[in-house]
Amino acid sequence: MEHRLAMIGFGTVGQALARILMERKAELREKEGYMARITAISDAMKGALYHPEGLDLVQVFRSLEQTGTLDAYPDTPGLKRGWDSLKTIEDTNADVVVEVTFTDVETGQPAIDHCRRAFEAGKHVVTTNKGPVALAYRELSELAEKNGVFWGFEGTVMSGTPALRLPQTALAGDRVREIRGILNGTTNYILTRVEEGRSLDEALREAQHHGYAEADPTSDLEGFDALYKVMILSEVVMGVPLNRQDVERKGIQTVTAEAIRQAKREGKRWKVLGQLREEEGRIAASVQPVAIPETDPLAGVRGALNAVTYTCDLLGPVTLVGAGAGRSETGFALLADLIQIWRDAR
Ligand SMILES: NC(=O)C1=CN([C@@H]2O[C@H](COP(=O)(O)OP(=O)(O)OC[C@H]3O[C@@H](n4cnc5c(N)ncnc54)[C@H](OP(=O)(O)O)[C@@H]3O)[C@@H](O)[C@H]2O)C=CC1
Ligand SMILES: N[C@@H](CC=O)C(=O)O
Repeated sequence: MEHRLAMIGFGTVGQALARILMERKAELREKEGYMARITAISDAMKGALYHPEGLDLVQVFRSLEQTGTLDAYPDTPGLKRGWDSLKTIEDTNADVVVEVTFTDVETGQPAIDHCRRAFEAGKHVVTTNKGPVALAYRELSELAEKNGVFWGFEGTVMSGTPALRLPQTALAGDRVREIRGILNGTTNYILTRVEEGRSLDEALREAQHHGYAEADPTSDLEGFDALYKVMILSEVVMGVPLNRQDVERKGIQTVTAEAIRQAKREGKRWKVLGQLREEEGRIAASVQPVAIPETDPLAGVRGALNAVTYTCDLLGPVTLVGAGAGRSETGFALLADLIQIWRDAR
C-alpha cells in the first residue's frame, strides 16, 4: 500500500512537504513503513500536472527553478496538464488531498469547497489552511466521518508543533478551561527583530523571506491569522464554536517601534497574546498585543517560536513551546497527519 497524494496549492508549505517526502523517502519507509507518491499538483499560477503513476519530483523542482512554473516538466506518456483544483481532487487517482492554498480570512474559500469535494469523493484531506477549520469545522468533520475518511489539520495552529494533537490525545479526559498563547510566528518574529534594532518594514521582509508570513501579510499584522487560530482552539480543544465577531482583535500596527524598545528598557516585552477563558459554558476570547513582564514565561519565546499554555482542571497548566511557522516546520505538520492516516489504516 502506498499513499497517492494530490497537492492543491504548491507554494511554501506544499513544496516543503514534497521535499521532505523526497529527502526522507528511505527513512520513512524503513521506520514507519510509510510510502507516498505525489500523483498530482494543481496550483493557481504555476500550473498543474497529473500522472497516475506519480510525478518525478526532481523534474518538478527543476521546472520551478528554471521557469517559476511547472511548464518545463517533461512530457511523458499518460501525463495530463492544466487540471484545475476541483478536477484534480475529483478525477485523479489520489487517495489523500493535501490542501495548501492561501487562507482566505473572509470566506475560507476555495479551501472549504476543496475539502468538501474531497470528502464527498471518499478522499482523506490533510491541510494547513486555517479557513476550513475556523469557519466550517462541524460541517466538514461530519462529512469526513460520514464518508469514512480522515481530516488532518495539525498545522493550522503552531505549524508542526503538536498544539492540537497534545490536548486531543495526551490531555484527553481532562478539561481545558483556559488557553493563553503566542499564536503567530510572523508578528513574534517582527517584535523580536524590532527589539534588536530592525525597522518594522525590514523585520516583515525578513519574515516573508523565511516563509513565515501569509500571502497577504496584513492577515498576520492585523491579528486575523491569530484570530482564526483562537477560533480553532475554541472549537477543537474546548468544544465551543466561536464567530469572528466573538473574538476581540487588535493587531501590531497599534504598537510603534519606539514603544517596543521602550518596553524593553522597562523590563517588558510586547507579545501578541491569544487568550480564551471559559466562564459558564461561554468563551471570552481575544487577540491583542500586550506588554508582559520579562518574568512571564511567554516573554522568553522569541523569533518565529510560538507557545501555548493549556490550563486544565486536573493537571493544571501545561505549556508547549515550538515553531509557529516556517517551511519544513509546517511541511512536517502535514507529514504527521499523513503518518496518522497510515497508522490508523493498519
Ligand atoms: N507558511 C507557514 O509557515 C504556514 C502556513 N500555513 C498555511 O498553509 C497554507 C499554505 O501556506 P504557504 O505555502 O505559506 O502559502 P503560499 O502563498 O506560499 O502558497 C499558497 C499556494 O496556493 C496556490 N493557490 C492559491 N489558490 C489556489 C487555488 N484555488 N488552486 C490551486 N492553487 C492555489 C498559490 O498559487 P500562486 O501563488 O501560484 O498563485 C500558492 O502557490 C496557507 O493557508 C497558510 O495560512 C499554516 C501554518 C504555517
Ligand atoms: N503566517 C502564519 C503562518 C502559520 O500559521 C504565522 O506567521 O504564524
